[in-house]
Amino acid sequence: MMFSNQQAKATKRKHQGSSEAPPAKRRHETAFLPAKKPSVKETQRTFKGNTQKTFSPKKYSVSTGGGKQEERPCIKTSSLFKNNPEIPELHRPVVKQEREQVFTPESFHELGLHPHLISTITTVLKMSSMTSVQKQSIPVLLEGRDALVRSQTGSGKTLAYCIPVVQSLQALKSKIQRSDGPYALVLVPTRELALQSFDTVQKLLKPFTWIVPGVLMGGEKRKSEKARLRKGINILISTPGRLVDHIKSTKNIRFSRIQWLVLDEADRILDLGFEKDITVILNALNAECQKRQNILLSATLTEGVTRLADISLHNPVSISVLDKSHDHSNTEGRVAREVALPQTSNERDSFAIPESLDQHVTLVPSKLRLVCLAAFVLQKCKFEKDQKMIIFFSSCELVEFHYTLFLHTLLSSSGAPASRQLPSASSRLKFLRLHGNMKQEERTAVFQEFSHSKTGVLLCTDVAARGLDLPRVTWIIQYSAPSSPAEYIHRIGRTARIGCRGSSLLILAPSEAEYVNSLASHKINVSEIKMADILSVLARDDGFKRKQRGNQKSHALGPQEIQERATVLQTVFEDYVHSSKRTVSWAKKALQSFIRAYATYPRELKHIFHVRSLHLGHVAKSFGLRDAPRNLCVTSMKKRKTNLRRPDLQKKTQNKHYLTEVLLSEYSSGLEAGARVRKQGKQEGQQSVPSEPGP
Ligand SMILES: Nc1ncnc2c1ncn2[C@@H]1O[C@H](COP(=O)(O)OP(=O)(O)OP(=O)(O)O)[C@@H](O)[C@H]1O
Repeated sequence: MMFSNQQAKATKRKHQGSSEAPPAKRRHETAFLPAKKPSVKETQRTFKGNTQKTFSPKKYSVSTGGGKQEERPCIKTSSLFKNNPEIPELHRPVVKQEREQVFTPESFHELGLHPHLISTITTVLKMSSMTSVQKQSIPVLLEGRDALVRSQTGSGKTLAYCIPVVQSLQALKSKIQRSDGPYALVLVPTRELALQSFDTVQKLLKPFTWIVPGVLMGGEKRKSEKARLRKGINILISTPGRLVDHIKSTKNIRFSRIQWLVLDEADRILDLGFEKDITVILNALNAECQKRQNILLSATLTEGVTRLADISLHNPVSISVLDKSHDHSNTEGRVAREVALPQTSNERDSFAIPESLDQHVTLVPSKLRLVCLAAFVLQKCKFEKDQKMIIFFSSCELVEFHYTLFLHTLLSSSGAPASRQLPSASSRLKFLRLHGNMKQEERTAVFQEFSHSKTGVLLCTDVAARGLDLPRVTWIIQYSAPSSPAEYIHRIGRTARIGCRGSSLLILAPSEAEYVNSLASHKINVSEIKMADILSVLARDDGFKRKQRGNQKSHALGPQEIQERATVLQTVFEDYVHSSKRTVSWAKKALQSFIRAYATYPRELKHIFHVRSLHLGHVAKSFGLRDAPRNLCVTSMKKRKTNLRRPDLQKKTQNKHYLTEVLLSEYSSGLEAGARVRKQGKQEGQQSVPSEPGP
């Protein structure tokens, strides 16, 4: 849909009869989708207030790091603090969150494992007692049963399946030969997770050198993966797409000896539309081997997994740490019934969250989102010690935009590639980014760097939401709200792992406040941090101070001064964005990407996240744009020929098509990624972001 002048005029006409008619100046800032008559609430929200005032162009100075005064060009900066929608009182329902105990007092010695395996667990992995999920799952799996395993994020599910797999394979009477090919197949949704699981398996196999692990994850040349397959991999870890590619093209892959099939993050594997790939893989396995053990695991086993369980598990045990009534002595009949029957939606959709995780929400008007995010990053990572933060965005383009913007404005000259920085820019800050449009080598390097780093800010898409075990992460920021409670759980689950403390912050617009109730209905409790408290960090940094003229007395550090400092920060962003035509157009494309992603929230959340509720002019400010762009194309994807891999999804809406494309590009096997990215680049042209970290 284009925001044509005609539509803008029509919208204007609609409002001329209203006492809150938008001023002529803001004609192009009207709400999206003007076809629908705005409700009173929307009208107020979108058009509240009078003319969006601007500071009259004037020169002002900011102090530089060295105490020098630097004159900034005269630029009109719209008022950040005027004409914003009111921030509603959050009457959040307090719900009793589900809790799981992380550790048990029992040690691994009680499992009857091979002594070398126990000594590897205790000396190499340095673990002594079992976690709850390990205590419940390992004995069941060692008995030879299939299992559906659910326990909270960071509770040790990886070892819960790796230990039984290694124990059983090392004990096989006829010793495993490398050339035998795979005995165990582990499927995970992302390449980083594949690498991480491979690492764990490799460590456990230290004493059993004759068992060879291997990973297939795309990004590597298919030829060299083929060569490794030919030599033999006994425990094979792969993303589904990549494995399907090898099944179709490689003669060297045999499944006749497969004894274990593990689907980690099982619900995600389905979400991503990998169902067809899973069917291909299951058919290939079934054609060559009849008897094997199957395990599905996730912190959030949602409805879809019941379907997957039906086709992949045989008479499984359902293990949920949450479920206090779990009984190992389940009769086969009862267990089968537990898994096959859908649970009540309440049970199914209530997830345990680590007790050591403090969850917060803040309501921020669109205009102030960017400064608020930056202030929070500065507060934690500049003024506090040893903070490690992950910020989630809804698209690769948004990650690139914010990464580049922060790199050029918030870093000190030692680390920053450009000179237009904040006067108080900090060399203590380190920004990294991770998303599906990056080359695999870079993705792996970033993953490793952030993993080993004590501090830093990782900007990423949901490619990092699942399963990744990044040590010592202290804060999770959700700058784009997740599209499901399960995604919320997985994102925040990157912190507070295995009993450590962690915090999360969800940033919502005032119009999105109801999302807090939606979370509460899944027994997710968040407490509010006021936006003013986040912005108040600016008081600690005189780099944001406006120069006082003449005899003007300096303000006490009250709300007025904070607002001025926030405006200085916003102006730094706007200066950078408006430094060239290219940067302006780059910011517009990022805005467009935001709107597109916003349009893809599922139906059940549309009443909260609807493009109609967005104020284009205000949202534009959060991209450093001084004015709302005209003729913004938000649904061009409707006209695009979609190139979906899933015929079943083609019947669904165009927005879902776009979402699926985004997701597939995030999680693809890697073989087609280059082609897809190139193709998208061609089709979208304007959507591509500068490959250099700055225009
Ligand atoms: N028994 C244990 N004692 C101490 N640390 C453990 C134990 N088991 C696992 N860990 C550690 O806990 C961390 C989290 O484990 P893991 O990644 O398997 O969690 P998870 O349940 O799979 O999480 P997610 O749901 O996010 O995928 C890892 O660093 C792992 O090494």
